[in-house]
Amino acid sequence: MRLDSVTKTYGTGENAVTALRGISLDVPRGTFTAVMGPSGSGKSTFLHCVAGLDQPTTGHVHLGDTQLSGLKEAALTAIRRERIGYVFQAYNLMSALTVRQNVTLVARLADMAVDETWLREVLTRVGMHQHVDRRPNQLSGGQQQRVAIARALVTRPDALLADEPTGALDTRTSQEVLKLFRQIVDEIGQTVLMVTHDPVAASYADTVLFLADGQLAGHLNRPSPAQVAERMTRLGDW
Ligand SMILES: Nc1ncnc2c1ncn2[C@@H]1O[C@H](COP(=O)(O)OP(=O)(O)OP(=O)(O)O)[C@@H](O)[C@H]1O
Repeated sequence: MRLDSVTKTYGTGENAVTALRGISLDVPRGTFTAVMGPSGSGKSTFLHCVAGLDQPTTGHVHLGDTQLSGLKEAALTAIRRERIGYVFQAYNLMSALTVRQNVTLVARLADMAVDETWLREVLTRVGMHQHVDRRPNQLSGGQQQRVAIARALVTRPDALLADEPTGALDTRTSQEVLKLFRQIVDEIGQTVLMVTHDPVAASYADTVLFLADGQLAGHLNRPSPAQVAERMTRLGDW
């Protein structure tokens, strides 16, 4: 995944708000990257541009060999379904569907045949293979997030994007989910990009990127939570 001089301005004239100011970045395949920054620093805008949910005002986002900027909405929708997995803070599972149906729906929407062996492997990897017939309201928050991770993985996406994936979980469950992200990076080479406010969560990543006022304000490689917290303090008001 690559960003070349990405800027994003919302609105025009007096009402214009510039959320990203020239972000250039390479996210190597098979790595785990955390994105941190104070409130309003541009994290969500960054994630939306990478996900093809929003287009940069100038600059380009590349997913593998595909340049997202300039693509028509239908092509972007196909990329979002087939090549990007998204994990949300609130899990966003369909309450009327079982675990199995939640996971396979995404593949069906992407017009992909559901390979039973891969489906079983994905559900086993996230530890939910024994709960395939349950519905979300029969699962804990941590279990629901595991299903959401399986759903994001089932299409074998180029990138798994996670927006505050541990924001709704207690400390112990958060750590289990973060270990799971670490495992899918280390064991199946999945590229993961995660926005978080939590220094402990960020410490599971290979690289922690810091955004401030829409610009990259440095990075840390395999930092401890204390090193992340110290950098956060230097960057200002969180
Ligand atoms: N749709 C929009 N229209 C106008 N301004 C927007 C829009 N979305 C975001 N912004 C502005 O862009 C800037 C960056 O917002 P963004 O949501 O990307 O930051 P963030 O780091 O994700 O913040 P938070 O941690 O509070 O979620 C902010 O000034 C915000 O007010």
